Amino acid sequence: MQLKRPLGEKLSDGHCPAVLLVCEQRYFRWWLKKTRIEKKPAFIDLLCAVPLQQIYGCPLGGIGGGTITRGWRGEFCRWQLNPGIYHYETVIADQFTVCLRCKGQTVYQQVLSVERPSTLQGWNWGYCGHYAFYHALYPRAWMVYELPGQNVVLTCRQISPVIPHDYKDSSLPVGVFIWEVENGRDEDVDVSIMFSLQNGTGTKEDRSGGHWNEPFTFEKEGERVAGVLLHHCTHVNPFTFAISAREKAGVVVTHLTAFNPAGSGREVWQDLLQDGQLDSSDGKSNPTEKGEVTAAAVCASCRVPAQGHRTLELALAWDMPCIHFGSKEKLHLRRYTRFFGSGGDAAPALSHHALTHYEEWERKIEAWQKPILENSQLPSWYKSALFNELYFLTDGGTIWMELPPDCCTEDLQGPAGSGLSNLLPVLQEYGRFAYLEGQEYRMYNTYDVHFYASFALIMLWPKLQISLQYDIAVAVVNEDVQPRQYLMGGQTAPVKTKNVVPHDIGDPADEPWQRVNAYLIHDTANWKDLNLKFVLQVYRDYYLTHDSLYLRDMWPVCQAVMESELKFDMDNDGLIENGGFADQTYDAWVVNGASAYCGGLWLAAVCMMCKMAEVLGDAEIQQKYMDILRKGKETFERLLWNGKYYNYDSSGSNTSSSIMSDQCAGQWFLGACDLDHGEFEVFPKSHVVSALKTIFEKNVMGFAGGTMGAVNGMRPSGVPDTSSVQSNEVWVGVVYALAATMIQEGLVEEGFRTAEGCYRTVWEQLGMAFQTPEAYREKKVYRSLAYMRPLSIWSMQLALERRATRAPAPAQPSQVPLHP
Ligand SMILES: C[C@H](CCC(=O)O)[C@H]1CC[C@H]2[C@@H]3CC[C@@H]4C[C@H](O[C@@H]5O[C@H](CO)[C@@H](O)[C@H](O)[C@H]5O)CC[C@]4(C)[C@H]3CC[C@]12C
Repeated sequence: MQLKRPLGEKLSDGHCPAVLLVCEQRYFRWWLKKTRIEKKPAFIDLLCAVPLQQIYGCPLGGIGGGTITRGWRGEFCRWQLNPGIYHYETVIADQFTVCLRCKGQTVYQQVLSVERPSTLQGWNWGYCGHYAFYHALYPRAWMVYELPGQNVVLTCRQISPVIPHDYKDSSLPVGVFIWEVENGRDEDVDVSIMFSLQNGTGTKEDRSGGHWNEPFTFEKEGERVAGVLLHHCTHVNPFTFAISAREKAGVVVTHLTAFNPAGSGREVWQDLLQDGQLDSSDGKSNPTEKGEVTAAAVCASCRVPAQGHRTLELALAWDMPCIHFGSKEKLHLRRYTRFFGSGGDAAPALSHHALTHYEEWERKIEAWQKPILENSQLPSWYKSALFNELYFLTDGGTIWMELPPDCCTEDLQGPAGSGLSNLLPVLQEYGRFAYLEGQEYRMYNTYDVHFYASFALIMLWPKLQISLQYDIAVAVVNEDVQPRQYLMGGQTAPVKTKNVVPHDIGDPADEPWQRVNAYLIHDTANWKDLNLKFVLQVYRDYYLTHDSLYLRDMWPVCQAVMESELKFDMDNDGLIENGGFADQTYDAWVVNGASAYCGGLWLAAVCMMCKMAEVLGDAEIQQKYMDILRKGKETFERLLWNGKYYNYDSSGSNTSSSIMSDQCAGQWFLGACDLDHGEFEVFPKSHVVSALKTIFEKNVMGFAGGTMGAVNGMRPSGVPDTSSVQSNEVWVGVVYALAATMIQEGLVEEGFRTAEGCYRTVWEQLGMAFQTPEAYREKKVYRSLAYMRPLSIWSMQLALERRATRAPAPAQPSQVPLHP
């Protein structure tokens, strides 16, 4: 699971060349107005794409409190403290430095960084990378430093509190660094680890003036931590960093309240060099002047006996309790404030909690990961992919907020109201959760994509998935009649139509939840997949959680969106038709008439409507959907089945017979809910297996020698479908979902082979660790770094667990009354 760093060929961001060709006047005009006249950031900025840097490692922080990503070389380099807003900058002062002393003399002092920066030149930089090793298994990482010529080995364990089914510590904005020191010498060594940090995140605000630092200690239940608080006093979203270490017998913690990270840093270096400790003066630093930056350091020291071993425990916490999104209309409180308060003074308590609870976190993480890591039948790449792809749940611009204390149901539901009886209790207890479609596609909870990623949430933090679904349900029943022009077709239509699922819950640079549908490429009221994906998730969630209150609340919403969807069955043959534009998640790939993707999702959703109606004892609705299902199944087979697989669509166009890798998406969800056999069989087993085998032969093995996953669309002749900019892309999250479907259908080897191509391409060949993109092409092109969809890998795990246990369905169709 060690990350390798072959930097490979230069890649280009997939959308740029194509986009500048076509778009793209409409997009360009919109972009100019948005960024130059309104002076606001574009929700997708095709003209200023984030440059690819193959540097990232495991991020720090729990869920929804902001994240700080460290690179695999140890640098602090990707920042998301303002919710959903990314800033990519390596802050050079943010370092760990080691000092070794023998018999009262410093024998070695080294910044543990391979950099040779132009600032802090009084420090000893340029650690030789050959002596360091990086491993990541999210939410943990390990860095091993064999100090050259010293016979001392340092291992830093970096741990963030990301713990399945934990809704308290998982929300904390902290990370710990546990330094194990092994002394291979025949004499005692005094070892110090200094942690230095700039007051800020490397933006121009670091120089805006008024920032200041102060030392602190915090003691509770006989445990004491000490360090420095760095108060970052910006007008919007001010915060406090705390760097700290745990004091215990034999460990001395010292600090330096302030130093200039833009200078030579000589005074810091000498201070440490002298005695392996920092000066530890009392008192606050002066607030910075405009243009000035400041930094601080904490140092933990201990004596390590000859051939002995000791541990030094350090932490980073950040406290930004109250946040404004870009519009600054409303003040929101982060989830962790319910445990640590919202006064902006929680950093010492957070540090203390982290340093006194990390062992418990490690135990819990270990207990969760161990059965998978120790399963010798699973390949190593899969173990790495499964856990490391989870980074996006925290580092997807994620926010986890409290509801305002005085919030009532009406505030949440908007003018439409919806009778969601459990809405308020769920949101009050578990808060509000959102994550971005991608770090470059700045929309919260993009729903057509979340459909894929949602497996991670429902399996690991089911209450967050339930909470997210309530938010979507509220958005369904509300509308926003404001007209606007859509970029793809140029037509004008309302922002949000009633009784349809929104594309997304809004842009964090605006006011999410308040204003949904930041996406203005298409009017998604006419998309065919969104409503169906809601129904499929509702039943899947119920099946996995047995939460019948949730099912009951969602039932009217499912009926409403299915009623909207029924309008797309224009010829009343039981099957919806696509509209001749890219009216689904493949938003640049036109579909016309009946289609394997949307038609398959439709039949699966109709099947789940029958099942939910049965569970809820709603005979009338059950009958209605059973009739539709009977007709629709026949139509689907007649219009799309070609003897080997389901055609892309029924339009009879040149590419109608393309083989779509995602043609079994409906079956994927049915299988995950055990609704794929007996009376519930929607797609004939033999057809599903034949389609999957064809995809494996053509889209996987017939593409890039079987080494890059499955291309979205393949012509039966064996060449990729180039009819759209997305048909010849590979979508990593779709590939993991396809692999899960294969596993569900017993094509286990094929499933692993398929998924392995994506993992190896992204994490090994392209060097895109911790920034898995939405898409890549066979050669040199990728699109949308750090994307939501690949979290679908958790559906592979669900499929595997099912196979292993062959458990009967957890939720039997016991009757759940419609009204309590
Ligand atoms: C505006 C252009 C058309 C103008 C015209 O017709 O006159 C568009 C033509 C191609 C578009 C780009 C296609 C790729 C990206 C798609 C992305 O949408 C999000 O991505 C997911 C698919 O990867 C989708 O599932 C999700 O729901 C979407 O939020 C938006 C950016 C694109 C680069 C897109 C931009 C507009 C076009 C250039």
